[in-house]
Amino acid sequence: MKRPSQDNGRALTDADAETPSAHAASVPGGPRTADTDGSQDRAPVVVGTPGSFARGVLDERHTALIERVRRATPYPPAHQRALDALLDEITKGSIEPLDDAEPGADRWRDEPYYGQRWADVPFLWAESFFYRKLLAALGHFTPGPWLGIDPFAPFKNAELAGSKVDDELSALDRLPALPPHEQDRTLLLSSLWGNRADLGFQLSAGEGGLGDRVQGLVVDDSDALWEILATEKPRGPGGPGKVCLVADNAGPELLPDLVLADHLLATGRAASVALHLKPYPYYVSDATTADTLACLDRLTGASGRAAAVGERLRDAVGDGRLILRSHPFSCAPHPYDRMPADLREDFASATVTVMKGDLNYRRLVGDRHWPATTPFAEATAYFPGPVAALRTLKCDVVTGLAPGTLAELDAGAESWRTSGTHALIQVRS
Ligand SMILES: O=P(O)(O)OC[C@@]1(O)O[C@H](CO)[C@@H](O)[C@@H]1O
Repeated sequence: MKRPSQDNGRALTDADAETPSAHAASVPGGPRTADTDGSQDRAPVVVGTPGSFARGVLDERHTALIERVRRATPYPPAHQRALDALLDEITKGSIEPLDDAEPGADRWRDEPYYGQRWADVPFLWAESFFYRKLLAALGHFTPGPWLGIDPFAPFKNAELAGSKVDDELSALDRLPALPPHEQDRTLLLSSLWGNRADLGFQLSAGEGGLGDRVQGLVVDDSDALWEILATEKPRGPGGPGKVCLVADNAGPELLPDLVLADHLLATGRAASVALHLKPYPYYVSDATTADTLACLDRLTGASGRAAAVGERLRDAVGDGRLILRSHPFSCAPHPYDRMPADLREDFASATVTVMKGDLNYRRLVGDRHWPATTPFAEATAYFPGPVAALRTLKCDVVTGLAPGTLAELDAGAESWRTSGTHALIQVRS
């Protein structure tokens, strides 16, 4: 079922999704904390260098995505022409601003990259603006019949409806048979590997049962994460606090994220979970409120324990323990070190902020070519409050590897950074 992009029940307009605060604190060319110490030399910002992963995304994935979107939904001629124009722009042209008539175009007016080649500007910015232009081409923010229609809904709906999801959800029935610490580990790893677009609930007792999912971990700070969340640890006056969970993809990744959120609430690790979603469709699979509601429907429509979890999550939304957020900065073309004050405050007041997925990792560490052994704490020193990253590696950017681990990875398959075969759980307390 397609739900228009919505936030609290009303269709989002671009004005909602790109309030000045979303960009005011992220004015390009503005003060970059990370650059003032000369880190540009030590950790250059990722751009579309020939032969790089980023260049492959810009030249191949984006062009292929336009054709996938075109085939998935019967768009009218005007939208088809707009897609043709976007395809020309990203393959032959330079970066053009949004049309003046596009809702919210004024908030992109002062960006500094127009007239440049897509491959020459920060990769994070180029990708982000590509998705914004794709939505513009399809009238996502334009009042009319296509307002709020998610161009990626066909892909997301198909993933969620699949019988593989039924099999994975039924595996939840075996969770109570595991000892508590194994339940913790299984659900954390399921959320982690869900970023590789499989739910990972296939449970089995004991460490060895998780097979390559454990072997693929290049950093595992999970003990530190559970320590931050420990219920027996003396807490502040109010006991357990708020956990911010910054979601990534819908469907097969969001389901285990929601099950983990339920687990944190049910085991007293969190009094509330603030689930950060995207205010509009982004990066194909990124989760919106509509996708979250579809996942809750999928859970409650399943059998056994999955249905019970779904009902508990619905209740948690209703009584304010599961808080859905869709901050405009979640779709901003900048790293988190430019987040606006209200978002900074939300993270600062959390027991821990859990960042899911590759894109959030890139934004967290500034989308830079850090030396891979750079401490995660150094690359995230600006971040307010404790932060954890649960991410499968899908691009060149990585920090916090032990020298021995890096040597071993570099001695193996060249694609370890981008193939999704490896993952990390990193914590900065
Ligand atoms: O955040 P996710 O979903 O884990 O991964 C998103 C991502 O890997 O896909 C893009 C390439 O298609 C990358 O630029 C981006 O980081």
